[in-house]
Parts: sequence; C-alpha cells; structure tokens
Amino acid sequence: MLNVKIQHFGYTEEIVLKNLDFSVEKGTHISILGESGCGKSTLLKIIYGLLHVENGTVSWDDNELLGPNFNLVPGEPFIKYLAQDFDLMPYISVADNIGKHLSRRFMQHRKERIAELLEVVAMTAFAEVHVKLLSGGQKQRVALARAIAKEPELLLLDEPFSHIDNFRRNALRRNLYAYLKKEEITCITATHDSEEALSFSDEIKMMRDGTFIQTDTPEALFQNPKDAYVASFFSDINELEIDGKTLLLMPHQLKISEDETAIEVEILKSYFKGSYYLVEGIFNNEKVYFNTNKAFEKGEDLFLKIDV
Ligand SMILES: Nc1ncnc2c1ncn2[C@@H]1O[C@H](COP(=O)(O)OP(=O)(O)OP(=O)(O)O)[C@@H](O)[C@H]1O
Repeated sequence: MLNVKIQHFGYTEEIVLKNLDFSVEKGTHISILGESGCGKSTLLKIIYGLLHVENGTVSWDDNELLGPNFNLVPGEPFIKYLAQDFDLMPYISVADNIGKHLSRRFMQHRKERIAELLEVVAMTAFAEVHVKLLSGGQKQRVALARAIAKEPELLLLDEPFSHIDNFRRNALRRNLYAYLKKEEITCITATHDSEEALSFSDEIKMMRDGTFIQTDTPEALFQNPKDAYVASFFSDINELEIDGKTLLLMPHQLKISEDETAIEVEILKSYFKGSYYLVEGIFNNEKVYFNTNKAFEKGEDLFLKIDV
C-alpha cells in the first residue's frame, strides 16, 4: 500500500501542493483529475522519487521512500513513472526499447515478453521499426509498453493517452487497464480526461490548486459533485435559480416537458454529438444546456422538467 502525506511542497516559495494525505491499496487504480497546472505531475514526481519533499513523507508498505536526496539514482526500482516526454531511445527498434530493462540472460523469455507487450499496446507490426520514425501516438504506446515491461508494483502514468487518436485510444485503455488489474499492479493516472477517469478508475481524486477537493468512486463523484467546478469536469453545467434555490444540473438531468413548467427555454443552438444533440437555450437570461434526440431551431420555445 502507498501512503502519501504532504503538508506542502513548492519548487520556489510558491506552494504547488498542500494538505495531501492519502493511501492507495494494492491493485487499485486511482485517477487524479484536474486542470493543467494544478500539480498532478508534481505529485507523481514526488511519489516516484524525482523531487525531494521537505514537509511530508511517501511510504510503500510501511517503508518510507527517501527521495532523491538519499538515492544516488533518483526513482524507486519497483515503481515506473511514465512521464509526458516519453524518454525513448530514437535510434533503436520498438522491440529493443520495450525490452530495455528486460534481462538478456533469458533470451526466449525476453522475446516472448516483448511480443506480449507489443500486443497490449497494438504495436506488433512496428516491432523492428526505429522509434525515431514513429508518430507521437505510436511513441506513447511504446513508452507505455516499456513502463509495464518489468511489472512494476506501482505504475504512475502522466496523461498516458494524450497523443493517441480516438480510434485506438479506447481499445488501448481497455487493454492496458485490464492487464494492470490482472497483474494487480497499483496505478495512479494523472489526467484531465474525465471520460477516462470515469470509465477506468476505482477512485477519482479531484485536484484543484495543489490539493484534493473531492475524492470518491467515479459513480458517486459524477452523481454528487460538490460544486460547479467539479461538475464542470464531466459536462456542461447548468446553475438554475428556481423558487429561490440554486440548482446544479447536468444536461442529461433536464428533459423536455409537454406541460408548462417553471423552466421555459428559448432555443439558441443545437450541437450534434453523435448519439444525441446538446441543445443550448436561454432561461432567465442565463444559458441552459440539455440533451435531446433531435435538433431544435433557433428561436423555438419549449419547457423543461428536472429529471434527477
Ligand atoms: N521545474 C519546475 N520549476 C518551477 N515550477 C514548476 C516546475 N514544474 C512545474 N512547476 C509549476 O508547478 C505547478 C504545477 O505544475 P504541474 O506540472 O505539476 O501541473 P499539472 O497539473 O501536471 O499540469 P499539466 O496537466 O499541464 O501537466 C505549475 O504552476 C507549474 O508552473
């Protein structure tokens, strides 16, 4: 189990992380969700042992990890950290990059392991290609495979799918997270992709300005965001004043009503989203967003009811 307690941390006098106290059970997958610059990468770097934290501790199974001031080579051997810059070797093949940390003493085992990893990241066809010839997304897939090659106990992923196109991303995410679960590899992912956090985590920690503002299961966080900021990570958000009360509602919680209700909306625009339309309207001089299965024309009037 990982235990992290950080009273505060900054690169300069400015505080970047504060009041963090959490643990991660073996085999679980935590997502740290937050906007750019809120401190996600900094936290991963501290856990891995790249940054020294004066006011705090990081421990693994009750052993304190001492960090870069005490280790000749920064970073713990049982942890792998996949940084945003993949740190690959450009002039050797994909297969050799993936096998970089695998022993050459058991060549057959090494070969089989590389083949297995190539399949996890759907890069088998590129095994012999030099990394410098790959696209950004392909490099990211190689870096992912290399990070799990030696089965770390703890895997830290920093925006692991940011360069990978939608077409491959879903299959790759399913493959990777299923593999980590099977091998009971504990994983912390830093991301600003709420869809990924919702679908693949056991727990989401919402980070804002260097601290966690809400921690919960994906379902609970989505259904009960503590404020408009948290909710806005998951969808457009409506803050409606009705009968003197402010209600925080997501677009799917508003439905078209045949009856005249308190929410009379004038349509501004319909956005096609594939399986539904997101419709923008005006209610009480405020924008309101709701989902429908057909588009509406600008200027149409209709009523909405709340369906929570
Ligand atoms: N080496 C550094 N020296 C000084 N300040 C830094 C350094 N690295 C990061 N920072 C600052 O620390 C804050 C947190 O940065 P961090 O990279 O942890 O955010 P992040 O949430 O991971 O952002 P992103 O999603 O864009 O990667 C930012 O204000 C950033 O400018």
